[in-house]
Amino acid sequence: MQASHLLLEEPIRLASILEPSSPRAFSALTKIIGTLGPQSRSVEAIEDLLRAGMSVARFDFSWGSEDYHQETLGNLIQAVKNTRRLCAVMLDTVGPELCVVNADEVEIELVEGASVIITADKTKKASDKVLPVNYDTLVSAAKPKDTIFVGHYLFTGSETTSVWLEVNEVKGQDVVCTVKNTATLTGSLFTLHASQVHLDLPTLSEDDKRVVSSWGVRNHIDFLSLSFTRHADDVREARKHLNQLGELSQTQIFAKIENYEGLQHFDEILKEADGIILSRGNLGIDLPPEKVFLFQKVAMQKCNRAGKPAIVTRVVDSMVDNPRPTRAEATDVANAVLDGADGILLGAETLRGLYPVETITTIYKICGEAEKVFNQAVYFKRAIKDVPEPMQHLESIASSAVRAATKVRASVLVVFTSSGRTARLIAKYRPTMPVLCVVVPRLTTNRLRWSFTGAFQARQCLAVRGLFPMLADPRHSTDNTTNESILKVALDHGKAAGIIKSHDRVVICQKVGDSSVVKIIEME
Ligand SMILES: Nc1ncnc2c1ncn2[C@@H]1O[C@H](COP(=O)(O)OP(=O)(O)O)[C@@H](O)[C@H]1O
Ligand SMILES: C=C(OP(=O)(O)O)C(=O)O
Ligand SMILES: [K+]
Ligand SMILES: [Mg+2]
Repeated sequence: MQASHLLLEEPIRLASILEPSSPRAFSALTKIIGTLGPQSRSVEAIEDLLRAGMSVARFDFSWGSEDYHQETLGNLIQAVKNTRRLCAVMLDTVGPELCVVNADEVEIELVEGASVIITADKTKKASDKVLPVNYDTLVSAAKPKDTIFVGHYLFTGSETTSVWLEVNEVKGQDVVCTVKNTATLTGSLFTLHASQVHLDLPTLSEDDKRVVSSWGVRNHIDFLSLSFTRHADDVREARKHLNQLGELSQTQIFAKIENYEGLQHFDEILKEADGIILSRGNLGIDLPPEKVFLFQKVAMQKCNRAGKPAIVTRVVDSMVDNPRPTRAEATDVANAVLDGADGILLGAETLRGLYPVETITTIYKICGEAEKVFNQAVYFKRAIKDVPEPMQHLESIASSAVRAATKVRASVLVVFTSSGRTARLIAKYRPTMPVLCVVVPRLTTNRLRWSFTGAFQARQCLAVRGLFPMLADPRHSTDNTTNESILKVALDHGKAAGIIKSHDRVVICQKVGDSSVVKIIEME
Protein backbone atom coordinates (compact mmCIF):
# COMPACT_ATOMS: atom_id res chain seq x y z
CA MET A 1 0.00 0.00 0.00
CA GLN A 2 1.33 3.38 -0.89
CA ALA A 3 1.11 6.00 1.82
CA SER A 4 -0.57 9.19 0.76
CA HIS A 5 0.58 11.30 3.67
CA LEU A 6 3.80 13.23 3.52
CA LEU A 7 5.90 10.61 5.33
CA LEU A 8 8.24 8.03 3.88
CA GLU A 9 6.55 5.77 1.33
CA GLU A 10 7.96 2.62 2.83
CA PRO A 11 7.08 1.93 6.43
CA ILE A 12 9.81 3.14 8.75
CA ARG A 13 11.33 0.41 10.93
CA LEU A 14 11.01 1.65 14.48
CA ALA A 15 14.42 0.29 15.43
CA SER A 16 16.01 2.36 12.66
CA ILE A 17 15.05 5.48 14.58
CA LEU A 18 17.68 4.60 17.16
CA GLU A 19 20.43 4.06 14.61
CA PRO A 20 22.72 7.03 13.99
CA SER A 21 21.47 9.11 11.07
CA SER A 22 23.26 8.64 7.78
CA PRO A 23 25.38 11.74 7.34
CA ARG A 24 24.58 14.24 4.59
CA ALA A 25 27.00 16.71 3.10
CA PHE A 26 24.57 19.54 3.85
CA SER A 27 22.77 20.11 7.12
CA ALA A 28 19.26 20.91 5.92
CA LEU A 29 17.30 22.25 2.98
CA THR A 30 14.95 24.27 5.19
CA LYS A 31 16.07 27.86 5.78
CA ILE A 32 16.52 29.70 9.05
CA ILE A 33 15.78 33.39 9.48
CA GLY A 34 17.23 34.82 12.68
CA THR A 35 16.22 38.09 14.32
CA LEU A 36 19.27 40.05 15.43
CA GLY A 37 19.30 41.91 18.72
CA PRO A 38 21.06 42.26 22.08
CA GLN A 39 22.21 38.61 22.24
CA SER A 40 23.23 38.42 18.59
CA ARG A 41 24.81 41.62 17.35
CA SER A 42 28.57 41.42 17.82
CA VAL A 43 30.63 40.28 14.82
CA GLU A 44 31.59 37.08 16.68
CA ALA A 45 28.02 36.27 17.71
CA ILE A 46 26.75 36.75 14.16
CA GLU A 47 29.62 34.66 12.74
CA ASP A 48 28.44 31.83 15.00
CA LEU A 49 24.87 32.17 13.75
CA LEU A 50 26.03 32.11 10.12
CA ARG A 51 28.19 29.05 10.71
CA ALA A 52 25.26 27.37 12.44
CA GLY A 53 23.20 27.96 9.29
CA MET A 54 21.23 31.22 9.51
CA SER A 55 20.73 32.47 5.95
CA VAL A 56 18.51 35.52 6.45
CA ALA A 57 18.94 38.18 9.15
CA ARG A 58 15.79 39.94 10.31
CA PHE A 59 15.83 43.47 11.69
CA ASP A 60 12.68 44.15 13.67
CA PHE A 61 11.87 47.85 13.72
CA SER A 62 9.21 47.36 16.40
CA TRP A 63 12.04 48.20 18.76
CA GLY A 64 15.49 49.79 18.45
CA SER A 65 16.61 52.89 16.57
CA GLU A 66 17.89 53.08 13.01
CA ASP A 67 21.37 53.66 14.39
CA TYR A 68 21.16 50.60 16.60
CA HIS A 69 20.13 48.38 13.69
CA GLN A 70 22.74 50.02 11.45
CA GLU A 71 25.50 49.07 13.85
CA THR A 72 24.22 45.48 13.95
CA LEU A 73 24.05 45.38 10.16
CA GLY A 74 27.63 46.67 9.91
CA ASN A 75 28.66 43.75 12.09
CA LEU A 76 26.65 41.35 9.95
CA ILE A 77 28.49 42.54 6.83
CA GLN A 78 31.81 41.95 8.56
CA ALA A 79 30.68 38.51 9.75
CA VAL A 80 29.60 37.59 6.20
CA LYS A 81 33.06 38.57 4.94
CA ASN A 82 34.83 36.60 7.68
CA THR A 83 32.79 33.44 7.26
CA ARG A 84 32.27 33.73 3.49
CA ARG A 85 28.64 32.75 3.97
CA LEU A 86 25.85 34.59 2.20
CA CYS A 87 23.11 36.20 4.23
CA ALA A 88 20.07 38.15 3.10
CA VAL A 89 18.64 41.13 4.97
CA MET A 90 14.98 41.41 6.00
CA LEU A 91 13.43 44.60 7.35
CA ASP A 92 10.42 43.89 9.54
CA THR A 93 8.00 46.80 9.83
CA VAL A 94 6.15 47.99 12.92
CA GLY A 95 2.83 48.22 11.13
CA PRO A 96 -0.41 48.96 12.94
CA GLU A 97 1.00 47.75 16.23
CA LEU A 98 -0.42 49.19 19.42
CA CYS A 99 1.83 49.73 22.38
CA VAL A 100 1.87 50.83 25.99
CA VAL A 101 4.75 53.12 26.91
CA ASN A 102 6.28 52.55 30.34
CA ALA A 103 8.71 55.47 30.26
CA ASP A 104 9.86 55.07 33.87
CA GLU A 105 10.40 51.34 33.37
CA VAL A 106 8.63 50.51 36.63
CA GLU A 107 7.79 46.87 37.24
CA ILE A 108 4.05 46.44 36.83
CA GLU A 109 2.54 43.57 38.74
CA LEU A 110 -0.94 42.60 37.66
CA VAL A 111 -2.90 40.13 39.73
CA GLU A 112 -5.60 37.78 38.47
CA GLY A 113 -9.06 39.16 39.18
CA ALA A 114 -7.91 42.77 39.65
CA SER A 115 -9.17 45.63 37.53
CA VAL A 116 -6.96 47.70 35.20
CA ILE A 117 -7.79 50.57 32.85
CA ILE A 118 -6.40 50.95 29.35
CA THR A 119 -6.61 54.63 28.55
CA ALA A 120 -6.18 56.82 25.49
CA ASP A 121 -4.96 59.58 27.83
CA LYS A 122 -1.23 59.59 27.07
CA THR A 123 -0.44 61.94 29.95
CA LYS A 124 -1.09 59.05 32.37
CA LYS A 125 1.89 57.02 33.59
CA ALA A 126 1.81 53.25 33.30
CA SER A 127 1.05 51.43 36.56
CA ASP A 128 -0.89 48.43 37.86
CA LYS A 129 -4.04 50.62 37.74
CA VAL A 130 -3.70 52.22 34.31
CA LEU A 131 -1.97 51.45 30.99
CA PRO A 132 -1.80 54.30 28.42
CA VAL A 133 -2.08 53.13 24.79
CA ASN A 134 -0.88 54.99 21.65
CA TYR A 135 -4.19 54.55 19.82
CA ASP A 136 -6.99 56.99 20.57
CA THR A 137 -9.77 55.07 18.89
CA LEU A 138 -9.25 51.77 20.73
CA VAL A 139 -12.08 53.00 22.96
CA SER A 140 -14.50 53.12 20.04
CA ALA A 141 -13.38 49.73 18.70
CA ALA A 142 -13.40 47.76 21.98
CA LYS A 143 -16.55 46.28 23.50
CA PRO A 144 -17.36 44.20 26.60
CA LYS A 145 -16.08 40.58 26.54
CA ASP A 146 -13.26 41.45 24.06
CA THR A 147 -9.84 40.01 24.82
CA ILE A 148 -6.76 42.21 25.04
CA PHE A 149 -3.17 41.03 25.50
CA VAL A 150 -0.38 43.22 26.81
CA GLY A 151 3.26 42.29 27.20
CA HIS A 152 6.64 41.67 25.70
CA TYR A 153 6.45 38.52 23.71
CA LEU A 154 2.76 37.93 23.72
CA PHE A 155 0.96 35.31 25.70
CA THR A 156 1.68 31.68 24.94
CA GLY A 157 0.05 30.10 27.95
CA SER A 158 3.14 29.10 29.86
CA GLU A 159 4.67 32.43 30.71
CA THR A 160 4.22 35.22 33.22
CA THR A 161 5.63 38.16 31.26
CA SER A 162 2.46 39.09 29.42
CA VAL A 163 -1.10 39.52 30.51
CA TRP A 164 -4.51 38.56 29.25
CA LEU A 165 -7.34 41.01 29.93
CA GLU A 166 -11.08 40.88 29.44
CA VAL A 167 -12.99 44.08 28.65
CA ASN A 168 -15.75 44.93 31.17
CA GLU A 169 -16.89 48.31 29.99
CA VAL A 170 -15.84 51.33 27.96
CA LYS A 171 -16.09 54.69 29.72
CA GLY A 172 -15.04 57.89 27.96
CA GLN A 173 -11.32 57.53 27.17
CA ASP A 174 -11.02 54.37 29.26
CA VAL A 175 -11.40 50.67 28.61
CA VAL A 176 -11.99 48.97 31.96
CA CYS A 177 -10.65 45.40 32.04
CA THR A 178 -10.30 42.43 34.37
CA VAL A 179 -6.89 40.77 34.67
CA LYS A 180 -7.16 37.07 33.73
CA ASN A 181 -3.65 35.92 34.72
CA THR A 182 -1.09 37.11 37.22
CA ALA A 183 1.95 38.56 35.47
CA THR A 184 4.76 41.06 35.89
CA LEU A 185 5.40 43.45 33.01
CA THR A 186 8.93 44.82 32.76
CA GLY A 187 10.70 47.07 30.27
CA SER A 188 9.93 50.36 28.55
CA LEU A 189 7.46 49.25 25.89
CA PHE A 190 4.75 46.58 25.75
CA THR A 191 2.84 45.37 22.73
CA LEU A 192 -0.94 45.50 22.98
CA HIS A 193 -3.07 43.19 20.91
CA ALA A 194 -6.84 43.48 20.83
CA SER A 195 -8.27 40.23 19.49
CA GLN A 196 -10.30 40.46 16.31
CA VAL A 197 -10.60 44.25 16.60
CA HIS A 198 -10.23 46.14 13.33
CA LEU A 199 -7.64 48.89 13.62
CA ASP A 200 -8.10 51.86 11.38
CA LEU A 201 -4.37 52.32 10.80
CA PRO A 202 -2.28 51.95 7.63
CA THR A 203 -0.32 48.69 7.36
CA LEU A 204 2.79 50.54 6.21
CA SER A 205 2.83 53.46 8.65
CA GLU A 206 4.46 56.84 8.00
CA ASP A 207 7.31 55.78 10.32
CA ASP A 208 7.71 52.52 8.42
CA LYS A 209 7.88 54.44 5.13
CA ARG A 210 10.56 56.68 6.55
CA VAL A 211 12.63 53.74 7.77
CA VAL A 212 12.30 51.88 4.46
CA SER A 213 13.28 55.01 2.50
CA SER A 214 16.38 55.67 4.60
CA TRP A 215 17.62 52.48 6.30
CA GLY A 216 16.09 50.21 3.68
CA VAL A 217 17.59 52.01 0.71
CA ARG A 218 20.98 52.49 2.34
CA ASN A 219 21.19 48.77 3.01
CA HIS A 220 19.60 47.32 -0.16
CA ILE A 221 17.12 45.23 1.81
CA ASP A 222 16.31 41.93 0.12
CA PHE A 223 13.01 41.40 1.94
CA LEU A 224 10.36 43.62 3.43
CA SER A 225 8.44 41.72 6.06
CA LEU A 226 5.09 43.50 6.05
CA SER A 227 3.71 43.19 9.57
CA PHE A 228 -0.05 42.75 10.03
CA THR A 229 -0.87 42.46 6.33
CA ARG A 230 -4.66 42.44 6.23
CA HIS A 231 -5.53 43.01 2.56
CA ALA A 232 -3.96 42.57 -0.87
CA ASP A 233 -4.02 46.37 -1.10
CA ASP A 234 -1.54 46.53 1.79
CA VAL A 235 0.95 44.64 -0.36
CA ARG A 236 0.20 46.81 -3.40
CA GLU A 237 0.76 49.96 -1.36
CA ALA A 238 4.07 48.65 -0.06
CA ARG A 239 5.11 47.67 -3.58
CA LYS A 240 4.28 51.17 -4.81
CA HIS A 241 6.45 52.63 -2.10
CA LEU A 242 9.36 50.30 -2.89
CA ASN A 243 9.09 50.99 -6.61
CA GLN A 244 9.71 54.67 -5.98
CA LEU A 245 12.95 53.83 -4.25
CA GLY A 246 15.22 52.91 -7.16
CA GLU A 247 16.96 49.63 -6.41
CA LEU A 248 14.30 48.55 -3.93
CA SER A 249 12.02 47.74 -6.85
CA GLN A 250 13.85 44.38 -6.63
CA THR A 251 13.04 43.92 -2.94
CA GLN A 252 10.60 41.09 -2.25
CA ILE A 253 7.59 41.57 -0.01
CA PHE A 254 6.77 38.83 2.49
CA ALA A 255 3.28 39.40 3.87
CA LYS A 256 3.04 38.63 7.55
CA ILE A 257 -0.30 37.06 8.38
CA GLU A 258 -0.86 37.70 12.04
CA ASN A 259 -4.51 38.33 12.63
CA TYR A 260 -7.98 37.28 11.71
CA GLU A 261 -8.34 39.86 8.92
CA GLY A 262 -5.15 38.67 7.23
CA LEU A 263 -6.44 35.11 7.39
CA GLN A 264 -9.77 36.11 5.86
CA HIS A 265 -8.02 37.70 2.87
CA PHE A 266 -5.24 35.14 2.56
CA ASP A 267 -5.87 34.13 -1.06
CA GLU A 268 -5.74 37.69 -2.42
CA ILE A 269 -2.71 38.50 -0.30
CA LEU A 270 -0.85 35.44 -1.55
CA LYS A 271 -1.44 36.53 -5.16
CA GLU A 272 0.24 39.90 -4.50
CA ALA A 273 3.05 38.90 -2.14
CA ASP A 274 6.38 37.24 -2.94
CA GLY A 275 6.21 35.11 0.18
CA ILE A 276 4.19 34.58 3.35
CA ILE A 277 5.19 34.63 7.00
CA LEU A 278 2.81 32.65 9.17
CA SER A 279 3.15 34.81 12.22
CA ARG A 280 1.91 32.33 14.75
CA GLY A 281 2.82 34.55 17.69
CA ASN A 282 0.13 37.11 17.06
CA LEU A 283 -2.15 34.89 15.04
CA GLY A 284 -2.04 32.36 17.84
CA ILE A 285 -3.75 34.81 20.14
CA ASP A 286 -6.35 35.91 17.59
CA LEU A 287 -7.31 32.32 16.80
CA PRO A 288 -8.61 29.75 19.27
CA PRO A 289 -5.71 27.33 20.00
CA GLU A 290 -7.53 24.39 18.43
CA LYS A 291 -7.62 26.15 15.05
CA VAL A 292 -3.97 27.16 14.70
CA PHE A 293 -2.76 23.87 13.17
CA LEU A 294 -5.43 23.98 10.50
CA PHE A 295 -4.49 27.48 9.40
CA GLN A 296 -0.87 26.38 9.20
CA LYS A 297 -1.61 23.36 7.04
CA VAL A 298 -4.03 25.09 4.69
CA ALA A 299 -1.95 28.25 4.29
CA MET A 300 1.24 26.27 3.71
CA GLN A 301 -0.43 24.14 1.04
CA LYS A 302 -1.62 27.28 -0.74
CA CYS A 303 1.90 28.76 -0.66
CA ASN A 304 3.39 25.51 -1.97
CA ARG A 305 0.88 25.44 -4.83
CA ALA A 306 1.71 29.02 -5.73
CA GLY A 307 5.45 28.21 -5.54
CA LYS A 308 5.95 31.02 -3.02
CA PRO A 309 8.02 30.66 0.13
CA ALA A 310 6.18 30.00 3.42
CA ILE A 311 7.95 30.89 6.65
CA VAL A 312 6.71 29.87 10.09
CA THR A 313 7.42 31.65 13.36
CA ARG A 314 7.48 30.87 17.06
CA VAL A 315 8.63 27.27 17.00
CA VAL A 316 10.89 26.97 20.04
CA ASP A 317 9.85 29.66 22.54
CA SER A 318 11.22 27.63 25.43
CA MET A 319 14.75 27.82 23.99
CA VAL A 320 14.86 31.49 24.97
CA ASP A 321 16.09 30.29 28.34
CA ASN A 322 16.71 26.58 27.87
CA PRO A 323 19.35 24.75 25.84
CA ARG A 324 16.84 22.11 24.74
CA PRO A 325 13.36 22.50 23.24
CA THR A 326 10.28 20.82 24.70
CA ARG A 327 9.17 17.59 23.03
CA ALA A 328 6.13 19.36 21.66
CA GLU A 329 8.30 22.07 20.11
CA ALA A 330 10.72 19.56 18.57
CA THR A 331 7.79 17.71 17.02
CA ASP A 332 6.27 20.99 15.83
CA VAL A 333 9.45 21.91 13.91
CA ALA A 334 9.43 18.54 12.13
CA ASN A 335 5.74 18.88 11.33
CA ALA A 336 6.32 22.32 9.81
CA VAL A 337 8.84 20.71 7.44
CA LEU A 338 6.40 17.90 6.58
CA ASP A 339 3.66 20.50 6.04
CA GLY A 340 5.88 22.12 3.40
CA ALA A 341 7.54 25.08 5.12
CA ASP A 342 10.42 26.81 3.36
CA GLY A 343 11.86 28.37 6.45
CA ILE A 344 11.67 28.90 10.17
CA LEU A 345 11.77 32.40 11.62
CA LEU A 346 13.35 32.81 15.04
CA GLY A 347 12.42 35.84 17.12
CA ALA A 348 13.24 36.07 20.81
CA GLU A 349 15.29 32.85 20.56
CA THR A 350 18.11 34.59 18.67
CA LEU A 351 17.30 38.18 19.61
CA ARG A 352 17.46 38.00 23.37
CA GLY A 353 17.63 34.27 24.12
CA LEU A 354 20.49 32.69 26.01
CA TYR A 355 21.10 29.96 23.42
CA PRO A 356 20.91 31.45 19.91
CA VAL A 357 23.46 29.08 18.36
CA GLU A 358 22.05 25.98 20.07
CA THR A 359 18.61 27.00 18.85
CA ILE A 360 19.73 27.12 15.21
CA THR A 361 21.74 23.90 15.48
CA THR A 362 18.82 22.06 17.09
CA ILE A 363 16.31 23.27 14.52
CA TYR A 364 18.61 22.38 11.67
CA LYS A 365 19.02 18.83 12.96
CA ILE A 366 15.27 18.38 13.32
CA CYS A 367 14.61 19.84 9.86
CA GLY A 368 17.24 17.56 8.35
CA GLU A 369 15.61 14.46 9.85
CA ALA A 370 12.14 15.53 8.72
CA GLU A 371 13.40 16.21 5.18
CA LYS A 372 14.76 12.65 4.98
CA VAL A 373 11.29 11.16 5.51
CA PHE A 374 9.35 13.79 3.55
CA ASN A 375 7.35 11.89 0.96
CA GLN A 376 8.61 13.70 -2.10
CA ALA A 377 7.00 11.21 -4.49
CA VAL A 378 3.50 11.94 -3.20
CA TYR A 379 4.21 15.65 -2.97
CA PHE A 380 5.53 15.75 -6.54
CA LYS A 381 2.48 13.96 -7.96
CA ARG A 382 0.14 16.35 -6.21
CA ALA A 383 2.10 19.38 -7.33
CA ILE A 384 2.04 18.26 -10.97
CA LYS A 385 -1.68 17.47 -10.85
CA ASP A 386 -2.43 20.93 -9.47
CA VAL A 387 -1.13 22.74 -12.53
CA PRO A 388 -3.61 23.10 -15.39
CA GLU A 389 -2.55 21.85 -18.80
CA PRO A 390 -1.08 22.97 -21.09
CA MET A 391 1.60 23.71 -18.54
CA GLN A 392 3.87 26.73 -19.02
CA HIS A 393 7.02 25.53 -20.80
CA LEU A 394 9.36 26.71 -18.08
CA GLU A 395 7.39 24.96 -15.34
CA SER A 396 7.32 21.78 -17.36
CA ILE A 397 11.10 21.96 -17.79
CA ALA A 398 11.63 22.73 -14.10
CA SER A 399 9.46 19.86 -12.89
CA SER A 400 11.14 17.53 -15.38
CA ALA A 401 14.52 18.52 -14.01
CA VAL A 402 13.38 17.56 -10.51
CA ARG A 403 11.97 14.27 -11.75
CA ALA A 404 15.18 13.45 -13.61
CA ALA A 405 17.26 14.34 -10.57
CA THR A 406 15.14 12.02 -8.39
CA LYS A 407 15.21 9.17 -10.89
CA VAL A 408 18.98 9.20 -11.47
CA ARG A 409 19.58 9.90 -7.76
CA ALA A 410 21.52 13.03 -8.56
CA SER A 411 23.41 14.50 -5.64
CA VAL A 412 22.83 18.05 -6.81
CA LEU A 413 20.62 19.96 -9.21
CA VAL A 414 22.20 22.97 -10.90
CA VAL A 415 19.95 25.69 -12.27
CA PHE A 416 20.92 28.76 -14.25
CA THR A 417 18.71 31.68 -13.45
CA SER A 418 18.71 35.46 -13.67
CA SER A 419 15.43 36.53 -12.13
CA GLY A 420 15.37 33.54 -9.79
CA ARG A 421 12.11 32.40 -11.37
CA THR A 422 13.42 29.09 -12.71
CA ALA A 423 15.08 28.34 -9.37
CA ARG A 424 11.82 28.92 -7.51
CA LEU A 425 9.93 26.73 -9.99
CA ILE A 426 12.38 23.94 -9.29
CA ALA A 427 12.03 24.43 -5.53
CA LYS A 428 8.26 24.21 -5.96
CA TYR A 429 8.67 20.49 -6.72
CA ARG A 430 10.67 20.04 -3.50
CA PRO A 431 13.72 18.14 -4.76
CA THR A 432 15.38 16.11 -2.02
CA MET A 433 18.89 17.21 -3.05
CA PRO A 434 20.35 20.74 -2.80
CA VAL A 435 19.75 23.04 -5.75
CA LEU A 436 22.78 25.05 -6.71
CA CYS A 437 21.40 28.26 -8.22
CA VAL A 438 23.83 29.90 -10.56
CA VAL A 439 22.54 33.44 -10.69
CA VAL A 440 23.80 35.07 -13.85
CA PRO A 441 23.70 38.88 -13.66
CA ARG A 442 21.75 40.78 -16.27
CA LEU A 443 22.59 44.29 -17.42
CA THR A 444 19.59 46.62 -17.00
CA THR A 445 18.90 50.31 -17.14
CA ASN A 446 16.45 52.50 -15.26
CA ARG A 447 17.00 55.29 -17.84
CA LEU A 448 19.41 57.02 -15.46
CA ARG A 449 22.16 54.47 -15.33
CA TRP A 450 23.14 50.94 -16.27
CA SER A 451 23.57 48.34 -13.58
CA PHE A 452 23.72 44.59 -13.05
CA THR A 453 20.88 42.69 -11.40
CA GLY A 454 21.70 39.46 -9.65
CA ALA A 455 22.78 40.25 -6.11
CA PHE A 456 19.19 40.65 -4.86
CA GLN A 457 18.01 37.61 -6.80
CA ALA A 458 20.83 35.44 -5.42
CA ARG A 459 20.19 36.46 -1.82
CA GLN A 460 16.43 36.02 -2.24
CA CYS A 461 17.02 32.33 -2.93
CA LEU A 462 18.18 32.12 0.69
CA ALA A 463 14.56 32.06 1.90
CA VAL A 464 13.49 29.19 -0.36
CA ARG A 465 13.73 25.56 0.73
CA GLY A 466 16.52 23.71 -1.01
CA LEU A 467 18.06 26.64 -2.90
CA PHE A 468 21.75 27.45 -2.46
CA PRO A 469 22.68 30.48 -4.57
CA MET A 470 25.97 31.57 -6.06
CA LEU A 471 26.46 34.73 -8.06
CA ALA A 472 28.26 34.26 -11.38
CA ASP A 473 30.86 36.71 -12.60
CA PRO A 474 29.06 39.45 -14.61
CA ARG A 475 31.83 39.39 -17.22
CA HIS A 476 30.48 36.02 -18.35
CA SER A 477 26.86 37.02 -18.53
CA THR A 478 26.62 38.40 -22.04
CA ASP A 479 28.54 35.60 -23.68
CA ASN A 480 26.46 32.41 -23.93
CA THR A 481 29.41 30.29 -25.00
CA THR A 482 31.07 30.76 -21.61
CA ASN A 483 28.23 28.99 -19.81
CA GLU A 484 30.50 25.96 -19.74
CA SER A 485 33.02 27.89 -17.72
CA ILE A 486 30.36 29.15 -15.32
CA LEU A 487 29.13 25.57 -14.93
CA LYS A 488 32.65 24.45 -14.14
CA VAL A 489 32.92 27.09 -11.43
CA ALA A 490 29.57 25.91 -10.00
CA LEU A 491 30.60 22.24 -10.00
CA ASP A 492 33.94 23.11 -8.37
CA HIS A 493 32.01 25.06 -5.79
CA GLY A 494 29.80 22.00 -5.12
CA LYS A 495 32.88 19.77 -4.83
CA ALA A 496 34.58 22.14 -2.42
CA ALA A 497 31.41 22.23 -0.31
CA GLY A 498 31.40 18.43 -0.25
CA ILE A 499 27.98 18.07 -1.86
CA ILE A 500 29.36 16.73 -5.18
CA LYS A 501 31.76 13.76 -5.25
CA SER A 502 33.36 11.78 -8.05
CA HIS A 503 30.94 9.50 -9.97
CA ASP A 504 28.00 11.53 -8.69
CA ARG A 505 25.26 12.45 -11.10
CA VAL A 506 24.31 16.08 -11.49
CA VAL A 507 21.22 17.41 -13.27
CA ILE A 508 21.52 20.80 -14.94
CA CYS A 509 18.75 23.11 -16.09
CA GLN A 510 19.87 25.88 -18.41
CA LYS A 511 19.26 27.57 -21.71
CA VAL A 512 21.28 26.52 -24.73
CA GLY A 513 20.68 28.93 -27.55
CA ASP A 514 16.97 29.63 -27.43
CA SER A 515 15.82 26.45 -25.73
CA SER A 516 15.71 25.42 -22.11
CA VAL A 517 17.33 22.04 -21.63
CA VAL A 518 17.76 19.50 -18.86
CA LYS A 519 21.13 17.74 -18.91
CA ILE A 520 22.37 14.83 -16.83
CA ILE A 521 26.10 14.54 -16.34
CA GLU A 522 28.24 12.06 -14.48
CA MET A 523 31.26 13.39 -12.63
CA GLU A 524 34.62 11.79 -13.35
N1 LIG B 1 22.38 33.14 -17.96
C1 LIG B 1 21.82 31.98 -18.28
N2 LIG B 1 22.51 31.06 -18.98
C2 LIG B 1 21.92 29.91 -19.35
N3 LIG B 1 20.67 29.59 -19.05
C3 LIG B 1 19.94 30.45 -18.34
C4 LIG B 1 20.46 31.71 -17.91
N4 LIG B 1 19.49 32.37 -17.22
C5 LIG B 1 18.39 31.57 -17.25
N5 LIG B 1 18.67 30.42 -17.90
C6 LIG B 1 17.76 29.31 -18.19
O1 LIG B 1 16.80 29.84 -19.07
C7 LIG B 1 15.52 29.28 -18.87
C8 LIG B 1 14.48 30.34 -18.53
O2 LIG B 1 14.90 31.64 -18.75
P1 LIG B 1 14.41 32.86 -17.85
O3 LIG B 1 12.92 32.94 -17.88
O4 LIG B 1 15.19 34.04 -18.28
O5 LIG B 1 14.91 32.35 -16.42
P2 LIG B 1 15.00 33.14 -15.09
O6 LIG B 1 13.76 33.92 -14.94
O7 LIG B 1 15.16 32.07 -14.06
O8 LIG B 1 16.21 33.99 -15.19
C9 LIG B 1 15.74 28.27 -17.77
O9 LIG B 1 16.01 27.04 -18.38
C10 LIG B 1 16.98 28.77 -17.05
O10 LIG B 1 17.64 27.70 -16.39
C1 LIG C 1 7.01 36.98 14.45
C2 LIG C 1 5.90 37.50 14.93
O1 LIG C 1 5.66 38.83 14.98
P1 LIG C 1 6.55 39.96 15.67
O2 LIG C 1 6.97 40.88 14.59
O3 LIG C 1 5.54 40.57 16.56
O4 LIG C 1 7.67 39.28 16.38
C3 LIG C 1 4.80 36.66 15.37
O5 LIG C 1 3.75 37.20 15.68
O6 LIG C 1 4.98 35.45 15.39
K1 LIG D 1 7.53 43.88 13.79
MG1 LIG E 1 3.82 39.36 15.15
